[in-house]
Amino acid sequence: FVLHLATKNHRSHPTYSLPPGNLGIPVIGQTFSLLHALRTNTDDRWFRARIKRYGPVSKMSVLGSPTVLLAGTAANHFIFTNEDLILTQTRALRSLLRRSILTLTGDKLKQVRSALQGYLRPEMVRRYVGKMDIEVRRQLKLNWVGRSTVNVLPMARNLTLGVICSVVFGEEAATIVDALGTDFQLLGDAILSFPVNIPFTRFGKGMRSSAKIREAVRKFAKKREESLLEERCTISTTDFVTYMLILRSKGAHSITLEDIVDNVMGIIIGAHGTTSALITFMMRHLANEPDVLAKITEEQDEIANKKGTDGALTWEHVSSMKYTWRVALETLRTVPPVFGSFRTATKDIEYQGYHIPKGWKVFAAQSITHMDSRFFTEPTKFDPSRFEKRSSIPPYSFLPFGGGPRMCPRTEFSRVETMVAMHYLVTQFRWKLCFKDEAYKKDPKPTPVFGCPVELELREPYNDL
Ligand code: HEM
Repeated sequence: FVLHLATKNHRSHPTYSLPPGNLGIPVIGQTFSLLHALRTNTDDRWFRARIKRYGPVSKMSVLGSPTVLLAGTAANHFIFTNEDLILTQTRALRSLLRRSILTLTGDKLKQVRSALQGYLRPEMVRRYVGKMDIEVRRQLKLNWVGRSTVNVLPMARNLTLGVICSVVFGEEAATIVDALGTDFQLLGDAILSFPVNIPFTRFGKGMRSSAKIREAVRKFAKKREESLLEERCTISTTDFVTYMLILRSKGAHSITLEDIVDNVMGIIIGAHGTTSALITFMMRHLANEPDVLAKITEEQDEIANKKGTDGALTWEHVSSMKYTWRVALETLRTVPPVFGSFRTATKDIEYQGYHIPKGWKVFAAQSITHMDSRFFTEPTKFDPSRFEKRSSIPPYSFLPFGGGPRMCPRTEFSRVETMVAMHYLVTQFRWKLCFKDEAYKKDPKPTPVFGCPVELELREPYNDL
């Protein structure tokens, strides 16, 4: 019956054939096999084996949906620019984040994206450098200084949650982060789970945390709305919630208070899991690559000397961190925080002579090209110099932030945040991995199995943070 449903559209289009491959056992299909590959970090091998067997276009069934796997630069271009393929999140994410930027489509999506683009536009991000500097130093003093071992991933998550919340909630951020830090983590963990709401399952815990976070954000948003009505907030109030409420009062969008709450959650989830994975894996690479660490230290020490111990980092300092950003890009190439994404065909589509029926999912395995020797010579080698000449990287072969109209709207924010964090980590500390070859899984973000513990030392001479 499931196969009948899955192929019925195809029958009315006899000119094209469905892609090769198989849909496996009804409903289950290749779900467990793919999840297992992700959780053992063997997904690259898993995808390559399929591509070798069926070619770059093949059909499978994942999370209950018939799905076409597309791989390669042409496929990336096709997926990210095709208006008939709409971004689709897992059922779990749709239940956890409801009507947020990650799940909206059409006019509502346009309104939220344009508000977010305005709120985090480059000149605003420049203004946030000082805020980020304060939050990064606060976090390092609180969780790093004075410890001989640190688990990098959870600490990087605290740090990036602190940074995004300081921007989204303004001065009330610290209270919210302290109260809800664990809940944001449980919510993030539930994104790739089976959406059956049973207590103590990943999804069940994620739903409970989602409700708790939503309640706290709703309270915050209502307070801001009341202040605005009483004219106690001005246009200069910089938290995201107030910004959205002010835009609405000016008629710039028609997003309800409840939608603002869901979007705040969506932005925080979009922001903190990705950037914390980048910071964690940069630290891991630096521990294994002494030459890269020496070069990055030279760059950052020079900036520290210019800045002096009391001053905060400025936009000009961040802009001069050229080598550090190349190390970040090479980290994003080798360990992309987002390995792929789902789209849904809103009508029958043809690609390279194959038929993709309306309603089917398309899986964009966009990061497969990152490890393809046709685009990156010696792809397993960690070599930041590849990014010295960005023009030498073929189009659609390097897509850590996605592409097209749904591309990550805040790459600049994550660049500045990562540069500020790396400045203080590199100038203040030295670290050694407790497990040199610690395995990691994709859950769905890359996650070292022990959280990347390191032995930490303060550098000499130590500058107070
Ligand atoms: C290293 C850091 C980051 C990486 C690698 C990353 C990567 C991505 C990718 C791959 C997408 C999806 C594109 C698609 O499937 O078409 C995305 C979407 C998104 N990202 Fe990021 N991101 C990062 C940081 C951030 C930050 C700091 C923010 C917010 C301040 C953010 C907010 C979002 C939002 C809201 C979306 C959804 C956009 C939409 O659906 O229209 N991301 N990101």
